[in-house]
Amino acid sequence: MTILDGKKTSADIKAEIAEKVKELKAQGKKTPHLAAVIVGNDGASKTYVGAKVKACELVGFDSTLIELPTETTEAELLAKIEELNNNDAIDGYIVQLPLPKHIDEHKVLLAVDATKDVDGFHPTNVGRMALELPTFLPATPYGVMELLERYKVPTSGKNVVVIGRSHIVGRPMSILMSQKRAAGDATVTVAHSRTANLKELTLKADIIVVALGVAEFLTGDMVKEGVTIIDVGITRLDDPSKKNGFRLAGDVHFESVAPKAAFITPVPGGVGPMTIAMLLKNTLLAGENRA
Ligand SMILES: Nc1nc(=O)c2c([nH]1)NC[C@@H]1CN(c3ccc(C(=O)N[C@@H](CCC(=O)O)C(=O)O)cc3)C=[N+]21
Repeated sequence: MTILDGKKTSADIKAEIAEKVKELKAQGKKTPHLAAVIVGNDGASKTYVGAKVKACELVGFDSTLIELPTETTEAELLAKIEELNNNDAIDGYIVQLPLPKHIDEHKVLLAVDATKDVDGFHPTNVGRMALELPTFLPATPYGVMELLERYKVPTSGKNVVVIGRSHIVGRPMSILMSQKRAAGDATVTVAHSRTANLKELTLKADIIVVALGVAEFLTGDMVKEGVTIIDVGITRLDDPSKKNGFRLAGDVHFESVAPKAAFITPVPGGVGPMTIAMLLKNTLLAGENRA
């Protein structure tokens, strides 16, 4: 059993990016600049955005964190987005999701300039991804592809089951893995809450990507020997024995699944850190495209 070490792989990628930034600086060129907008004060969201800003500092990017109160109106957020679109210093930016319920997420994502959309969530970029045109790939699926590629996990002709059909993980994951590309060429099934007999599917799967947000959902009895497991879930479970009061759980019941797996991502230290590394990669690309 091989652990797909996202923490180490993301550190490798960040070192590669830091090297590129050094070259840019030596040539007197502009440093990539990422901005992140967060509305409200959800604890987990704040942790993730904080980690993104810290990663920028590590690789030598400029970064701007824009924190807006929960009561921010949709119009106010759209005005801030317009400002970022027009700000020449900003190469790319993200609007952290989820947004408060009174704000229309689709409207916000549509307002983001597609050339600065380093999350890859704008419909234009989703379309470009589906058509295999150059674009910003959404960071989490991109990170999974990169992890599979760097560990040389065989995907060509393999049966993949993606559990979850979200716009930011499950759906793009299924598109990318079915494409003719590195870590692609797979035969992909998308499973979801209406799927009949999920276990029948997962027992036949060579690779399972679990992205539904239910802690420890996938158990050992649902997988075959030699399976590859990608755990995208990350849930905070109350744990009074921990100093912060919670522990992180993935969508995979690691103890029962890992002994049967050929490759498996841990939580934490798997897909999460890869997401951040790929966001940086997209920001580097955004800077190159603008220069
Ligand atoms: N516009 C937008 N873009 C996103 O990319 C986005 C988002 N909204 N909303 C929330 C999700 C979630 N997400 C994570 C990023 C890093 C970790 C990460 O680094 N996790 C660490 C643990 C971090 C911890 O201690 O909680 C790990 O898995 O090892 C997790 C989750 C990005 N997201």
